[in-house]
Amino acid sequence: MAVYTHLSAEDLAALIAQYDVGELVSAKGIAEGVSNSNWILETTGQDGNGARFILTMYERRIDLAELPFFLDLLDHLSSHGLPVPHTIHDRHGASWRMFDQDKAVALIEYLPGVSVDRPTPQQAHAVGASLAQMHIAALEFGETREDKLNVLHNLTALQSCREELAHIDPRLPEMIERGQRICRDWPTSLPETIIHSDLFPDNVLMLGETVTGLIDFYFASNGAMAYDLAVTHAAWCFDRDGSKFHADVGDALMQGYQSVRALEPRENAAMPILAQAACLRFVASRAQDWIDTPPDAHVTRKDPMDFVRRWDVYAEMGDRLFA
Ligand SMILES: Nc1ncnc2c1ncn2[C@@H]1O[C@H](COP(=O)(O)OP(=O)(O)OP(=O)(O)O)[C@@H](O)[C@H]1O
Ligand SMILES: N[C@@H](CCO)C(=O)O
Repeated sequence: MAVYTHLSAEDLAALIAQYDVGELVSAKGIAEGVSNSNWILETTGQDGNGARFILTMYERRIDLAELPFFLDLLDHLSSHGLPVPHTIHDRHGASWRMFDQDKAVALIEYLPGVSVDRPTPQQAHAVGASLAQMHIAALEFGETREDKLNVLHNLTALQSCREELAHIDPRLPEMIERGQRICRDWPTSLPETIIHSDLFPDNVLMLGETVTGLIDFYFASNGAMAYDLAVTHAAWCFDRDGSKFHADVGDALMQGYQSVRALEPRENAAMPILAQAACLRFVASRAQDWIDTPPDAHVTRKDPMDFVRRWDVYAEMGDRLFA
């Protein structure tokens, strides 16, 4: 579920009246996503021909002081031709506003498309190309944000739940030692930009083989471009539970990326370790969420073992996968 706050028809109409988008026609809560509340809104539109928007209410995990960074990034990437939703500014020119004094909301362009469950090589190629285009466009973004989920943070997060890990799965505690090796071998001075850091299939909208939307930039930060590619590789090129690697999808993703931006030799060489660091990132956050979320909560817990299986593949075959 992903509507945590009830908004009445009157609340929504009053909110929409702050924007120059016509009058509210309908509002539907969106079930996908776990961090924020999202609604699809339909209005009469500025010209009376109807328009559609996403209304996001920021519920947790987002520090309000960082909201301008995320929303400015959407506008920057959109203005550079990327399929990224731009923000709709209110009548005072603001890209976000407070609702009921304690929740921030933003109105965002609605983009068409659906998230794919089992990507084809052609779709992975398109996503790789879009990621590289995003990296290049983000080089000119004037704002910065530190990567709070860096490799050391992720290792420390995993270590902090050391006692509970074996209760989730007997293999999980071994990942601490693996994580220590990743930290030790972490490559420094790779080319950086603003990276998405979470470009999973559910954060990409597609129509056929065309990318129509890159969404959910709320983990974006400064970081190594090749690390973002490694996260995307881990997210796109396996079955959901990590049990099967799809080499054709992986090759297509890498080719798609490099059709726009060639990796430097030092980035190529770093891919196996970066892919393992991506696995550490999601093993750690999923293990923490698993422990923090009661089994009877109305949220499906994501299994950290899905990324232990991926990690096994990268640890054993990394050099060959990215050759
Ligand atoms: N600009 C958009 N255009 C069309 N649909 C969108 C847009 N933004 C979000 N959505 C829809 O809303 C859903 C939830 O959005 P999003 O992933 O940003 O939510 P979230 O709660 O922040 O997610 P997460 O749990 O991944 O952090 C998406 O899966 C997509 O279906
Ligand atoms: N995409 C992440 C959730 C956001 O950190 C996961 O699947 O674990």
